[in-house]
Amino acid sequence: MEDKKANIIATITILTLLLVIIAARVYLKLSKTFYLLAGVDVSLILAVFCFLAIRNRYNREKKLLESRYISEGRELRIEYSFLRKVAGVPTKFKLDDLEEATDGFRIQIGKGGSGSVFKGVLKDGSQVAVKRIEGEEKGEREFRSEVAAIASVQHKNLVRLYGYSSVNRYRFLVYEYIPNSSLDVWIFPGRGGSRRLGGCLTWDQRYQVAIDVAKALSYLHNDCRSKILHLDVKPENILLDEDYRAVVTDFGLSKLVARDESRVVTEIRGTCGYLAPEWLLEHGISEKSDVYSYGIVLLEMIGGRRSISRVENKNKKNGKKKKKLEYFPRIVMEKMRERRVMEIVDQRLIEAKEVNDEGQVMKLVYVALWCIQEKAKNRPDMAMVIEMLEGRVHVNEPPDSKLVVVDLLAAAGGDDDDDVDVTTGVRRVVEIPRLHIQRERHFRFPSVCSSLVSPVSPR
Ligand SMILES: Nc1ncnc2c1ncn2[C@@H]1O[C@H](COP(=O)(O)OP(=O)(O)OP(=O)(O)O)[C@@H](O)[C@H]1O
Repeated sequence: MEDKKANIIATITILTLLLVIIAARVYLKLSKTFYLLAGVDVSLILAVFCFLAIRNRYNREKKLLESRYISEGRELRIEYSFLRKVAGVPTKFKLDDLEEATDGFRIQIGKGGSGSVFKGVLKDGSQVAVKRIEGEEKGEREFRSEVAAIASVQHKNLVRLYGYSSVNRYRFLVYEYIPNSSLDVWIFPGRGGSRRLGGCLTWDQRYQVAIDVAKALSYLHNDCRSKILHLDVKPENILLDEDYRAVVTDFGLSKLVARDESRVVTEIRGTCGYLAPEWLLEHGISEKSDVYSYGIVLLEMIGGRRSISRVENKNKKNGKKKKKLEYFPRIVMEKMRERRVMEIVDQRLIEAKEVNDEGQVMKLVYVALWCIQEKAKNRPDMAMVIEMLEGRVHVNEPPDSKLVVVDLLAAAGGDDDDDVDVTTGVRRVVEIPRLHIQRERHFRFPSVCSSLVSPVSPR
């Protein structure tokens, strides 16, 4: 606009000058010198005029290019954020966005070892669970491993990480919201607590959850660019969606391992009751350590009880009550030896007459016992577990097994009753100073037909 004005002014000025010169020539009869000076003036004015014209043209083209870049940049940005969403690449959120989404961190939906989890809604309407990681050094480590592990994974049975935020000492992880809480409130009686959530999963739902979790772990172990060891498989870290299908979460303790690395040595991490014996007995851990924890979770789903629990015993002689630890896998083995498999099953399911297929119960128990074999190499991998659960291969009876009880309750804080979470009987540990290992006597199934250590045989 300003350029146009300048052009008009320049044109008017030149015309006026010309008119003035001609008028002067006619009326004042001026000399040749005057014409010479006037000519120079006009040339100068013409030069200015040309300069203005060229500058105008240059500005116009510059503006055109700029606006093209802006619109192309906007398109690129839209495309980029679309691709991020499609590819599941996590977004970096601002703290303000998260405060707004969670209404100032108002609705707490969970609390774990590394922080609290809040419900929220993003601007685009998607429901999210925002985990606020608390604690300095440990929190940072868990934050990094969680983002690194989960950012690259895409599986319907693994929780999706929408984004994260790291501002000063505040660290947040933003997940898709999974509405039916975690598996523990659906298999252990009285776990819903003040949240009044949970109930009793049916047998079929439990069996489906077993398959879902096996698929999630098999994907982590076999189908990602690096092998991902979860290292904290337990009911609290298995969420249930609106159809009670399992979604594995909490990668805070996970470890990325190169494909060609069969074992890794790392500090003890995990949760009491779910730790595989090789954490202490062998050199390093592997994906088979997840298989072990998975086996324990299977037994807990079958029995509707924790693998380690405290029971009160009355002394027959003096009538005094005494608390003692009960190890459910040992009870399961004894029941299997006596061929009383249905006595292992959650009594609520038996009372509701929900379990009719004893063969299926037997299969699930066998798979669980294969998974908790003392020696990691004797356990099946997760891909094989899926084959067994989906009935594509026959499951052999597990062989003789030394049952290694890693007495982590004692290790984590002594035998002091006050020091243990009596509702769960378990405690999360990341670093354990000393460990008590107790080897159970050999357990022998009634009809071990083969010395071959293999969980399956061709159908
Ligand atoms: N995406 C989610 N959707 C709904 N609820 C969730 C979600 N993530 C976590 N929760 C709830 O919060 C609880 C704690 O979450 P999480 O286990 O991830 O925390 P944590 O601090 O890492 O715990 P842990 O002690 O197992 O490490 C879960 O048991 C669950 O009830």
